[in-house]
Amino acid sequence: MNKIADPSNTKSTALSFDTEGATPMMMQFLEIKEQYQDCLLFYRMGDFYELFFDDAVKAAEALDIALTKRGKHQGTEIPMAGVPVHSHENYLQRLIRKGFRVAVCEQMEDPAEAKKRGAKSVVKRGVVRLITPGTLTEDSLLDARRHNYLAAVSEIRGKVGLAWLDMSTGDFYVQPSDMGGLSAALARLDPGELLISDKLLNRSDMFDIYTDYKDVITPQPASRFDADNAQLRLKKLYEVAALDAFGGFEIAELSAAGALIDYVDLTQKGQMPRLSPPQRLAQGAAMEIDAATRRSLELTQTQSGERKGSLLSVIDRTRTGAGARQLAARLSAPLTNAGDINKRLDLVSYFHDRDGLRSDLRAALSECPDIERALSRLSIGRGGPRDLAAMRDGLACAFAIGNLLHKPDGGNDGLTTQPPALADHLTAMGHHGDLVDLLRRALGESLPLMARDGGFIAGGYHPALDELRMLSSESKKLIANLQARYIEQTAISSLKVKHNNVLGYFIEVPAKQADKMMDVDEFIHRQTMANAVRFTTVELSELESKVSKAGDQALALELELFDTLVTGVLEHADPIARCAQALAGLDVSAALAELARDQGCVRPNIDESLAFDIRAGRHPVVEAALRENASSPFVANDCRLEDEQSLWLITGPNMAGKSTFLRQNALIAVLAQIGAFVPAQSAHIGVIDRLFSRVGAADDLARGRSTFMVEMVETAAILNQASNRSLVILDEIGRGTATFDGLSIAWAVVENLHEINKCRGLFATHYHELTALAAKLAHLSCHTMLIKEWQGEVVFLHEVGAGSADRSYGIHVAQLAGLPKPVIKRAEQVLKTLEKGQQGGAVSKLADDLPLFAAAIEQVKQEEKSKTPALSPEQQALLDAVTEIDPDNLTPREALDTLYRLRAMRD
Ligand SMILES: Nc1ncnc2c1ncn2[C@@H]1O[C@H](COP(=O)(O)OP(=O)(O)OP(=O)(O)O)[C@@H](O)[C@H]1O
Repeated sequence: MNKIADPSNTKSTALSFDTEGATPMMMQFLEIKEQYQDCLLFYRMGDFYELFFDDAVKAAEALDIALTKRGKHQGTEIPMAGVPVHSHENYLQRLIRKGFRVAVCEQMEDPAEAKKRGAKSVVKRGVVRLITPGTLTEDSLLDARRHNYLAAVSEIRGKVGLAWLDMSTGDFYVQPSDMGGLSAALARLDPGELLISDKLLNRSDMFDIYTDYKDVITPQPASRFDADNAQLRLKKLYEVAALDAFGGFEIAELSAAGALIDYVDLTQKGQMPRLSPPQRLAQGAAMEIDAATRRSLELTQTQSGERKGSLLSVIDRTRTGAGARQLAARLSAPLTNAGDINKRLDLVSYFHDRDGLRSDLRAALSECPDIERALSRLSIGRGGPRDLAAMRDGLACAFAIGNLLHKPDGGNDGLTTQPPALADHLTAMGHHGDLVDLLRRALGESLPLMARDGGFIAGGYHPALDELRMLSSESKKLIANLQARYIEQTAISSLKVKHNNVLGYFIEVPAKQADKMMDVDEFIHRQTMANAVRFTTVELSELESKVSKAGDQALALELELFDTLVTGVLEHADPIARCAQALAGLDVSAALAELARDQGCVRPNIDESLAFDIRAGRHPVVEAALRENASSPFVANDCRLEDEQSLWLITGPNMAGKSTFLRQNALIAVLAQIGAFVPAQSAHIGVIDRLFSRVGAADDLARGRSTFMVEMVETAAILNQASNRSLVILDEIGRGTATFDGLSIAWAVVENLHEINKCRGLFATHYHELTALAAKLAHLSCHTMLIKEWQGEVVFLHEVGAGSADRSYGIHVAQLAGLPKPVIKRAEQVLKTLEKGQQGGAVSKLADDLPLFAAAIEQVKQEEKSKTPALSPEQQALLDAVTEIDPDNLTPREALDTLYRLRAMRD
């Protein structure tokens, strides 16, 4: 956990550093550092950001850069590390990834200004920005395909409010919540940084919720969550007299939103980025999926935290960063309103049925830069000419896409009107032709990253700039001409007019020839080097000053023009943001249509019923993996959770595909409710409000919980929260404890799901005894994974059939996995004894029987022996002859004869 001090709170307190004897510069450093103790202080010195003391040690280690020293403080050398300004973003990226926060301290005046105050004056410096994980805007610090949320949680009078924003795109949301739902909401957002008041953080009932986020929590003083202040801040930011226009927010939501704005203000030093007015996500608007379920379903990342191998990685066909971000956000929050889901599905269908249109659209989207992030950078004064170019190209793309989508299309679904979602997107894209024209005229060909590097305004855009540039280039030409004239004049053919940053323009001649010029008044000596001597002339100096004056003026004018262009863009910030959102929405819909075409997915039928009827469903990730490895094809399976069979009890051997089947149905539900086509032959789903999946578990060391405890905590959450609209997926509940305890718990859980929760559910188990429940529970039906036994081998068919399995074939799987043969043998014996019944007795008998494990080893040896190949008749005769010998009753002569006889038999 990190803490960012509020400079305004600490200014008056005494310095915690001992500053006695510090140089003026070190004094300044220590004073600034005092205010940002929890950040690494990037202290600007010319072309470098320097770090001192502990900051230097930490940064040198984290970045693997040299740790040097700079002067002494109170008799001890000061550790120092530095990074060049021009490449500091690379270093920042690595530091932020490693969990550091950075305060960027700039020189606030020209060093020449400082000198005017006295030779020993220190250049004024100030922190211009705090870089924290949740407040990034630079492309180099962000993942283009992921949102980076800064979130805040507040609790007022028992009500919980959650607010989150993405500074790099301007998205801003609030949501009412409660302690139960908070964990699921945070799991959905997966925030890059989470703000919580000190008070709330110390509450013991919050401990469990925050454990997963402890690395990203930034505690804040409770005063930042003051609801009255929050209202004032919001009103000021959006320049409104009342917040009603944004919808009715609860006080806890307002407080969380206010804390966010305050924090952005603090970290950006008053430079507020463009933030859309906060939108409210109503409670229940998104399918609730808790953290454990998200982990087990691997929606956006695998259990090991990687994108590859997740559902998102398999379904993502988007062409733009904004599209990828929107798809990930949709996948994290499937909808629960059938109307909204169908609206999205209509658009996917529309593109699905129009191959030509879809392919043209996707080709156009590929050209579309990330205008959302460019806009955000421009709004916070961190944009450059390339962000203006992104705006020009992105808006031009939007125009081309608008034309494409307005054209009559070749769809075969008989639709004469466009689906409403398409019409919405087209409206939101708006018309930005004038801005595009302006930017086309204004921007030149090659653009620097930073405006201060100049040279980005196109020729012909501004006459005064053209004039200054001409002046500068003409003077440069005149300077070039001077070289020829001076060569002629001095007869030194190797004379050159050169330029460097210290001397500016100068004349350089080899040292041997310099004497010729020393006596000529026109040439003024500047510098003597080992091999060369440098001169200047009045004419050269005059021309140089013209060049530099014109250059300075041109740059100043360019910067002015840049600001005007940025202002012009920001005047349209909201429509541009809407346009960017619409482009992202089109990208997602076309990408899902592409996926459906690729993978043979169908449009699900979504309504308000309690249906769950999947025909020939497939697991998208396992199917993709099987395809990639060119192994056997995926076997599709039906799943019908309705009426007399809303709860399925699934038994079957290990490795038969139970977990795959369970997960695939959960994933199909998620895909359907984000408005995607699903991998099945048909699917009818009545909207699911909450999805629970407990498939496998590991222990949770952070919370001090054993595997079984984790399993029980998660099961408790399901039984306490699942409604008749929920879908519950449970795999092998109770396996982490003694057999009878496990069986009893599993038994009672099935009864609870059936009688109390009344949800749709899939329950996989190896406790075959549970199948007896089917006779008692009206809506429970038994299903099993089919296998074939063939020549003593088990063949997994991966097919789900009616009925129940009589055994688990666990030992068979253990054998496949390579357990030592004696262990397999012994396990078979144990299994036989247990299967004879009276298990309690059998188990205690086993304990007395332990030496028998040695017998199992002997038995395996014997079997190995008996497997030795049969002897040939000759070998057998030889063996028999040897066996017949009775050495004690042989005379030496007979013994020798026997030896000769045996030898002869061998020949
Ligand atoms: N429908 C299917 N079609 C083809 N292959 C499948 C199918 N389902 C599962 N498999 C393959 O079988 C493997 C094992 O599946 P899974 O983990 O679902 O088995 P399980 O019954 O849950 O096993 P256990 O009880 O040991 O946990 C998968 O990794 C996959 O390769």
